Amino acid sequence: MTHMHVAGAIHADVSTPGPQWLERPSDPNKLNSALWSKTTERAEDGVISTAGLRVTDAIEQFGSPVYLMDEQDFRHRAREFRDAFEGWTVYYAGKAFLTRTVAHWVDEEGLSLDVCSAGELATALQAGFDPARIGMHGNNKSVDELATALDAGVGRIIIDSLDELDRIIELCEANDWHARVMVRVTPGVEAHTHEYIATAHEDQKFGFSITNNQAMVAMVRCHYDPHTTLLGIHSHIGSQIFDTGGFEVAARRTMKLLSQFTDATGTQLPELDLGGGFGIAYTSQDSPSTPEQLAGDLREIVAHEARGHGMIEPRLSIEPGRAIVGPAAMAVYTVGTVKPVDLEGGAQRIYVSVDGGMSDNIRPALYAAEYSAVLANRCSQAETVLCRVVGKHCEGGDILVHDVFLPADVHPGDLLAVPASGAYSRSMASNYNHTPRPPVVAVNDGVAKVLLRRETLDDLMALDVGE
Ligand SMILES: Cc1ncc(COP(=O)(O)O)c(C=O)c1O
Ligand SMILES: N[C@@H](CCCC[NH3+])C(=O)O
Repeated sequence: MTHMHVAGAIHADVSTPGPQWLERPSDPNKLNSALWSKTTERAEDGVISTAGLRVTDAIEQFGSPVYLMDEQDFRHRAREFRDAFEGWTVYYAGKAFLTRTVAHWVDEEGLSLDVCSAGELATALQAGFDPARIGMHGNNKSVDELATALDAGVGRIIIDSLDELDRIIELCEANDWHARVMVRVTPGVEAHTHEYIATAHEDQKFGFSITNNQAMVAMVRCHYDPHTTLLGIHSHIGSQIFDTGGFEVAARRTMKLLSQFTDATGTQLPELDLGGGFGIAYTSQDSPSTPEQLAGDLREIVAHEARGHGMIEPRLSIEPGRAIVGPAAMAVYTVGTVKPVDLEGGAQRIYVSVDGGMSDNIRPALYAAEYSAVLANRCSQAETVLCRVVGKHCEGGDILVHDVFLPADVHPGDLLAVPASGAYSRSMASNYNHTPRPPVVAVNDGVAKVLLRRETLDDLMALDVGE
């Protein structure tokens, strides 16, 4: 393949073929609407904007890199879940991304909130989120975390071990508290996602196994203990899942467990939580279901199982995180270097280094997650070349986008935007290489509001209290 020689940066006349699914875009300036927030568009002068804020202005005002979050997009997706799952309770999974402002959006759109740490709980409580609509997760909640949750009166604690149950009972006894609990079970599903984010097979850390009877043991203890009210059971099969078959198996096994519990105790538990995990589009190869499709499928499965077991349908809940916040934000980076590297067979790979990387998005390094990127500050009529977008960290695996076609004239100073960066990017960000984490700026109708400010070197040095 040949392409233009440009500005001394790229001298490749052969680029690597890339993965099979990756198509050379017929027009690299056109945004694939499936990947971007609803108000993201490219102006005639080539600059991309979200909710009216141009990325060039955003970088000038807030620095680079920056996450830009489309508030209306977030709210719209939250409402879509709420409406599609009417009659169910939708818990927004705060681990995907949570700030006090986000907690307000969740509240205003009528969703409940799933938190899984003291930090997420504090954020929700400081935002004034109704504790009764908070569910507390975690496979190793500390005594302090449990005490804070119980004292605040959270609506439910999702129990993950008998040790945790012991701690809850002790705390309730000592403080005259009462705990509303669910038992997290492992339905033994092999979800089709990366091994690290699949959570329903037997050999992993979350939940009580159904097959070895641990789930039933925990449920019976919670049911009969005077300090706890057992609301039902919880199952989360994993994250970034497209195939509803996994949820179907989970629903079948959890409904069977509920029915067995009724046989054993004479009580039908009122609730079943099927967790989150609904996949989103990061690249053109992903085609997620809509909330309506998911709701339709899940309703049908649960109704079918209830009929089969002669049960009343339990109250249902879900916990989407990524599917609400993921598509709402893009990450914007500045290109620092462009470098062709020769590969075997005469091919070349173009390495485009940006001013962020694995510290603001660990997902490619951790899960081999695929992303895409576009030139964000201008249009280009140059031919496209296959590039790899890499970060600035001292790590060979510091890759943000493994394979993407970018215009061959991409050069230092250009801006690249990475869509679908709202979930698990900032929330999993680190200070690796003493890198301050970028800010998250919400945009609504042209008005920008900083949700999380940029960290500074002073923030980092403040932690270093030694000599
Ligand atoms: C218990 C639980 N609920 C909900 C979620 C949210 O998942 P997702 O963001 O994929 O919807 C997770 C994360 O995987 C989880 O562990
Ligand atoms: N952090 C994961 C999702 C799992 C998180 C919750 N169990 C990701 O980025 O895909």
